[in-house]
Amino acid sequence: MSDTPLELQLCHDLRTAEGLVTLNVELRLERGSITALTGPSGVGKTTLLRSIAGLVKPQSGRIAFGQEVWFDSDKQIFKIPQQRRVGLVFQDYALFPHLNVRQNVSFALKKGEDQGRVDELLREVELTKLADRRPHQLSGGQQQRVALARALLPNPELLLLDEPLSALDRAMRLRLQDYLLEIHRRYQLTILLVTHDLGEIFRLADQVVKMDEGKIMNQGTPEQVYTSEFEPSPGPVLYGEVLSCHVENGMATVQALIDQRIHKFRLSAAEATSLVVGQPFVLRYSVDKPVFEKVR
Ligand SMILES: Nc1ncnc2c1ncn2[C@@H]1O[C@H](COP(=O)(O)OP(=O)(O)OP(=O)(O)O)[C@@H](O)[C@H]1O
Repeated sequence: MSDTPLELQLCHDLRTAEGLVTLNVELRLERGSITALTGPSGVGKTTLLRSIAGLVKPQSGRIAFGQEVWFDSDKQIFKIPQQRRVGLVFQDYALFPHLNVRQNVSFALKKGEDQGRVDELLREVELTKLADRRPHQLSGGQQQRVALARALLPNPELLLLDEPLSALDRAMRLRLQDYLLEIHRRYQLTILLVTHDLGEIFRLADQVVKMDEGKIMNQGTPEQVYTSEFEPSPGPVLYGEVLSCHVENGMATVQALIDQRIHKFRLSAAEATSLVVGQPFVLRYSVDKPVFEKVR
């Protein structure tokens, strides 16, 4: 397998409620990386994913993954979705309601193909015991794991995830993020993930791509894109989420998400004991010293 990345450049007119907006994007995803794609509603994120998967044919451009050219408007190349090594998971899971878990996962299996891969994937997402259930008998998180297993069945090298965790509660989102990281590691996948959740971006992504009106506005590591150079100023109570907390020699370095920005704090380890990664907190200022409190 080569290490060359996914490279794309495409143009496509979007017919939005506000009129014509041209999706005009140039993007490179390093092999094995996780990229978060974010931006306001209607700016073309889903259309970009669907173009990569082969569900939309852009008006012009080129998409290549390694040595394989999936789309080239000049050379009139357009590979259908089944010829691209892509798995796609939608926000609403898109499971077949009349099929059970096993049947949903094995849907794309060709006749005579080995069921062993289905068993492996069911084990991987811990659904073996629920294999006979229908989607309506599953929780949102379980349904999402079925959708993930189904997307992984054809052994994709690229996984496209369109807000896969947004409908889940916080605890389930954190668990599913761990699954994604494990699956990413085990199958050495390249992942492009649409998400609006900064905690998720920080936990999962190597790279963030911010889009607006069909264009890429900003791109870089989560730290480059979101880290504020300024401490939040003493003032009203602030709500935040702990992204990471490292304790060394009695001091804690905390990275926290406050007001859509990442901030770093140095606290004594004792002051940081109430802070848990993934959990929200309240930040107050007592005189001019920040005090963190757990949200109950
Ligand atoms: N194949 C298509 N051709 C032209 N326009 C499209 C196509 N698919 C979607 N659109 C329009 O393009 C706009 C952008 O849609 P898209 O779903 O890509 O945005 P998005 O950034 O994913 O939004 P959201 O976050 O709300 O899902 C919408 O107004 C939609 O109606």
